[in-house]
Amino acid sequence: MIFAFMWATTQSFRWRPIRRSVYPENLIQVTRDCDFPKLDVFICTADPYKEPPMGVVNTALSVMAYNYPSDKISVYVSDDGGSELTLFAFMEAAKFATHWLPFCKKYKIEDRCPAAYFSSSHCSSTTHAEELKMMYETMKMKVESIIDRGCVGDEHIKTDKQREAFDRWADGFTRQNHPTVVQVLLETGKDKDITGVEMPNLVYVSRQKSKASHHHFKAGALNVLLRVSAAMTNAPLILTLDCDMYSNDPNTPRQMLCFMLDLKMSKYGFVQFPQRFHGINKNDIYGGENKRLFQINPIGMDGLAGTNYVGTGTFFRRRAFFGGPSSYVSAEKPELNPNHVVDKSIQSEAVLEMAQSVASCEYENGTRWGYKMGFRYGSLVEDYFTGYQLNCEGWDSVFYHPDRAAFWGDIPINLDDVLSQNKRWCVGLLEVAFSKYSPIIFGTKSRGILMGLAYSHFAFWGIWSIPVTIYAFIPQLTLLNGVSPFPKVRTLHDVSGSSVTYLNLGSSCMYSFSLDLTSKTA
Ligand SMILES: O=c1ccn([C@@H]2O[C@H](COP(=O)(O)OP(=O)(O)O[C@H]3O[C@H](CO)[C@@H](O)[C@H](O)[C@H]3O)[C@@H](O)[C@H]2O)c(=O)[nH]1
Ligand SMILES: [Mn+2]
Repeated sequence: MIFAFMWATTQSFRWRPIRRSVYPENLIQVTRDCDFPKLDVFICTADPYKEPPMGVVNTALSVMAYNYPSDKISVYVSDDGGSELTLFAFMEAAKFATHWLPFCKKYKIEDRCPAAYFSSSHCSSTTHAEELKMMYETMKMKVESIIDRGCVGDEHIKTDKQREAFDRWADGFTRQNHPTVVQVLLETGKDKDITGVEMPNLVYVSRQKSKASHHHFKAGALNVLLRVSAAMTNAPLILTLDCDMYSNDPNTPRQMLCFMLDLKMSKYGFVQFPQRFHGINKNDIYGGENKRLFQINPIGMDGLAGTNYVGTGTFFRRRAFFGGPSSYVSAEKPELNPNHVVDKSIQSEAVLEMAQSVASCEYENGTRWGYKMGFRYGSLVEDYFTGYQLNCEGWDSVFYHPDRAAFWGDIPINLDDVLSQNKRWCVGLLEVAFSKYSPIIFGTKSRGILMGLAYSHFAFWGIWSIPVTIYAFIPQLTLLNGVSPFPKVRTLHDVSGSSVTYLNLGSSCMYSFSLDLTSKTA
């Protein structure tokens, strides 16, 4: 039964797979660089010890240096770890960025993540590059020494603004219980790089936490960033990135614009780039690359009504978080709506006050955030659930897989982490499978049978464990007990009947399952 169900749902991915190409050099025929839409980038981090701040800083620097007008980019960092160490790392990064951005642009560097560039074979050995490398290493040592110490010492606090920021980490400030911290580290229009060009906005946000209210994990953090960014810049396009990923191609936003600026594609809510990973262990023994999940199945869904959202490397239209293309859901405050134009400085009192208030833990009570608006609550896999809901509301989506990886990320490489990640995914997916939004009924009704089946394939992914466990133990048990694992063949009718079907479906499904495990060589 399970094999038959999984086999049937897989067929939807094979129905109409498509591969897309883009020609960013033709964008000039539609718009000029100075008219590009603004882009808000959301980077999530949750623990300074598991996700080292230097890694988060590298993620941010790689997107701040995008080949895109700097004054159109705003980077918002959500720190659910509520750590002064992460804030300190970003204060240092803001200074380094004023050297790094012009360097990348001058020499047309492709690896705009400093850690990746300095350790690569294309790292230049000119004096300028050596200077930058030295600057980066000094920053890294400084940040790492602070992390070893566990706090920011007085000798590192140079200005009143910094003093005011770090004073918030007073007694009683813990990760689970603290007030909102919103710190503007760079402001477009005020801060310039060393060649006099505008810097992007860079804002550190640690939302209020209290043991008394539910924080809804990453979905909660992203909804806070949706509101804080609406109060500050309200860009029509949003990129969500995990801190364990960095940009590998400065031209990614231009590739995305080829879809988002196409008037025929106004119903497209998001553009998903594949999750690709480096540092996978030899032979990828845990199937961590997840090629079928992140690269093969999405091209099948793209040919139907759109791919699923995988949590990172995704460009959204802000409008997609406010109801379907033809059923607008308005926010409770007009300033948070996607059409609101921000005409004040991001450091003005009114804007900062608004940002503080929308990041408080009580703010969402009685509102539609997480249910009808923004990233959706109710599943541990907020990415799958959010993308699915947007698709059901009528948004289509695009999967674009360029030759040069748009982003590189990390994936668990030891058994413990792999098991806990897979368990979290399975539970989150089954939460959707057995909810009133179950893709088999709700999804099919909203987006047709093929999309319903595709989403069901993911939602019911956890039930694989049943045949996999049986296949793992039955042969040994039958061998030890001296019985055959297969039904006895008595007549020709039996052979052509159920047992062959069972074996065929079983082997076909086990074959596709093993594809995941051998995806590196497949
Ligand atoms: O309370 C939380 C928990 C997590 N995160 C961030 O969420 C991201 C993803 O978490 P991670 O522990 O790396 O989960 P993974 O299993 O590696 O992530 C995959 O699965 C998640 C859940 O489906 C998606 O959100 C991710 O984008 C996707 O890469 C990280 O940047 C975290 O910092 C928060 O901001 N707040
Ligand atoms: Mn991750």
